[in-house]
Amino acid sequence: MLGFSDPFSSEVKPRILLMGLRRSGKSSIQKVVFHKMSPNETLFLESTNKICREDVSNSSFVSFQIWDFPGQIDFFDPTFDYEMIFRGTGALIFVIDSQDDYVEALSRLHLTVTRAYKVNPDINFEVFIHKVDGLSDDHKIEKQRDIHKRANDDLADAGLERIHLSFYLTSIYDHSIFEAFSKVVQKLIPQLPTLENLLNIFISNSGIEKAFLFDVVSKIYIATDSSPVDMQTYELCCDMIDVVIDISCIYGLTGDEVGTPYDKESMAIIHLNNTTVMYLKEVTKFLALVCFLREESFERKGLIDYNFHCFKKAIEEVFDVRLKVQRSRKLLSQRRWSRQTVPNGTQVHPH
Ligand SMILES: Nc1nc2c(ncn2[C@@H]2O[C@H](COP(=O)(O)OP(=O)(O)OP(=O)(O)O)[C@@H](O)[C@H]2O)c(=O)[nH]1
Repeated sequence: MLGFSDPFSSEVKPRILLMGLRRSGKSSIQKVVFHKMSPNETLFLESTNKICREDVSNSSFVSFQIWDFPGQIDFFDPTFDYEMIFRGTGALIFVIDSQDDYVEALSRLHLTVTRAYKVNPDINFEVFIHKVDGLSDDHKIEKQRDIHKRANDDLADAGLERIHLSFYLTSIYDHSIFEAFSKVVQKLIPQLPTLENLLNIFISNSGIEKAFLFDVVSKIYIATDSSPVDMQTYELCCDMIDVVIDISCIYGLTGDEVGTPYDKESMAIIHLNNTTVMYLKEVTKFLALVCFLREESFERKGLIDYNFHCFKKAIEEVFDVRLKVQRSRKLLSQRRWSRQTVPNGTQVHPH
C-alpha cells in the first residue's frame, strides 16, 4: 500500500523503456546515466543474450526497463507480454547506432513504434541517434535529417502520420545523454509547470540566478526555472553532484552503514573564482536543488534557507496531491470492477 508519508514512492516514478538493436548502446547508456560508470569502461560490457532484460532502478526518481532487440525477436512470441508492458509505459526510447548502417534499426523502430502505439497511443516515442561523438557537426545534422525523414516516411506510408517521434543526438562521452534523458523524463511529469513555477518564485525571492531540481543518482534535471539552460551551467551542476556524492561516500558513512550517503543533512556550497556561488541542498531522498547565485546574494543565506524550506514543503504537497488523486482513481476503478462482477445483478452501493 502507498504511504502518504513517502511522496516519491514508485507510483510517482515515470516508467521508461530503452530499446534498440544489439550493440546500439543501451546497456552503456544505463550504466553511465544510472550507475556512474565511466564511458570508457563500457567498452568491456558483454553483450546480453537474453531476449528481454528488465532493469528497474529503485534508487532514482526514474524507473525504467531495458529491452534488447536481437534480430530474431518477434512480437508474436507468447512468452513476451508486450501489451502489458507497453500499457504501463510513459516513454519508449529507441536507440539507433549512428556509426553503423541504420537500415535494420529503422525497420525495427517502425515495427516497435506501430505495435506500441496500437496498445498505448499515449506513449512518448523518443529516438536517440546515438554514438555521435565520432561524427563532425555537419555529419551529425545530416544523419539526423536522414533518419528523421526515413522514419517519418515509413510512418506516412503506413498511414500513421499522427505518431510523433522526437529525435536527440546523444553520446555517453559528453553530457548530451543526460540532457536528452532529462527532456524525456520532464515530458512525463505532469506537475512540471507547477515545479517550474515554484522554482521561479523561489529564485526571484532569494536573489538566485538559476536553479535546477536534480535526480541525484542519474543527474537528470527534472525541472528548472524558466530562464534558458546553458550547457556549461548544467555540466557544472553535474560535477558538483559528483563531488558531493564522492566525498560523502568516503567520509559521510559512519560504521558499517550501507546504501547511499545522500540524506537530509546533505548540502554543499562551492565558491567559484568568478564571484559565483553554487549551493546544493537535499529536497527528498531522490532529489536535490542546485542553485547558482552571486556572492553578494549569498550574504542573505538565512533568507535563502527560509525560502528553501517553503519551497521544499510546497514540493511535498504537489506530490501528495498526485498520490491522493491516484489513490482515489484506484479505489474508483476497484469499486466499478466489483460492481461489474457481483453475480445475479446485485448492486453494490458505494458509500
Ligand atoms: N563511441 C561511442 N561508443 C559507444 C557509445 N555508447 C556505447 N558505445 C559502445 O557501444 C558498444 C555496445 O554497447 P552496449 O551498451 O553493450 O550495447 P547494447 O545495446 O546494450 O548491446 P546488447 O547488450 O548486445 O544488446 C560498447 O562497446 C560501448 O562502449 C557512445 O556514445 N559512443
